[in-house]
Amino acid sequence: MEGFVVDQVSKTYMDEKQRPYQVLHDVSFSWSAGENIAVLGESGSGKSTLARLLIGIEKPNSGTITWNGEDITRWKASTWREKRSHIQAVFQDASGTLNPARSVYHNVEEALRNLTQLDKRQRRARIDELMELTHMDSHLLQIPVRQLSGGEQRRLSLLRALSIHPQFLVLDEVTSGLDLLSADAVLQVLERYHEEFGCAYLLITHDRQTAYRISSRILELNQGVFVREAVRTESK
Ligand SMILES: Nc1ncnc2c1ncn2[C@@H]1O[C@H](COP(=O)(O)OP(=O)(O)OP(=O)(O)O)[C@@H](O)[C@H]1O
Repeated sequence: MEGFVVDQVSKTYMDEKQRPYQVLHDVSFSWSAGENIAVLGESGSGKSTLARLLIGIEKPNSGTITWNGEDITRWKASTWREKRSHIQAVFQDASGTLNPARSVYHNVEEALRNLTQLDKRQRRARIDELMELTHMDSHLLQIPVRQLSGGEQRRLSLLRALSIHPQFLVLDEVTSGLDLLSADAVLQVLERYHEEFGCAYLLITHDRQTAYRISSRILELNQGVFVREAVRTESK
């Protein structure tokens, strides 16, 4: 199958007293190319942990995760670097993925230089288009990332991930904390990129409305266990 298959995955952390604390319990699901799915759940239900497992930042204690049939838990850092043009993620806290001292333009262009074949002019055009689509003012391009607001940084890291045209994009609470207009602009860009480039999203959210707007399948996580799967049947 083209895409992810998560099979019986469990994840345990140690708490501050070094006692094991199981966050995910035998989680199984698939996520195919071109498919948008959402993971809904209360705070602390294990959503971000799941996101980190999917992009290889962490490894499960048991179970398997495959992508196009390959066991991703065995990929080395160099393999992950190669796959970054296909698999991207945007986290709620964007600060870890952006270089705060460099300009907005530099941050996005660097990703395009490393992960695409675009020439300088094409990179500029792609960045300009995404700035407009995500309602980011073009004067922001020249300022250092550390001067952006939290919401702007979040939109910037989304813009950077989308600019690569990844096949799979994990989105961890990308609209939370944004005002309604900005959140709507972000969702519109996601819809457009899905239609135009077939990007598949795994949207992590606690907001049911956002989940239903973007995704055809909704998986509900409760204390680390998938409790329900809903399929959206109505047309958009
Ligand atoms: N590295 C870690 N070490 C120890 N405990 C952790 C670690 N990461 C997460 N946890 C704990 O695992 C649980 C699940 O966290 P996770 O961030 O996956 O939940 P979430 O559903 O994404 O929550 P939120 O919606 O609040 O972001 C929480 O109780 C959290 O404190």
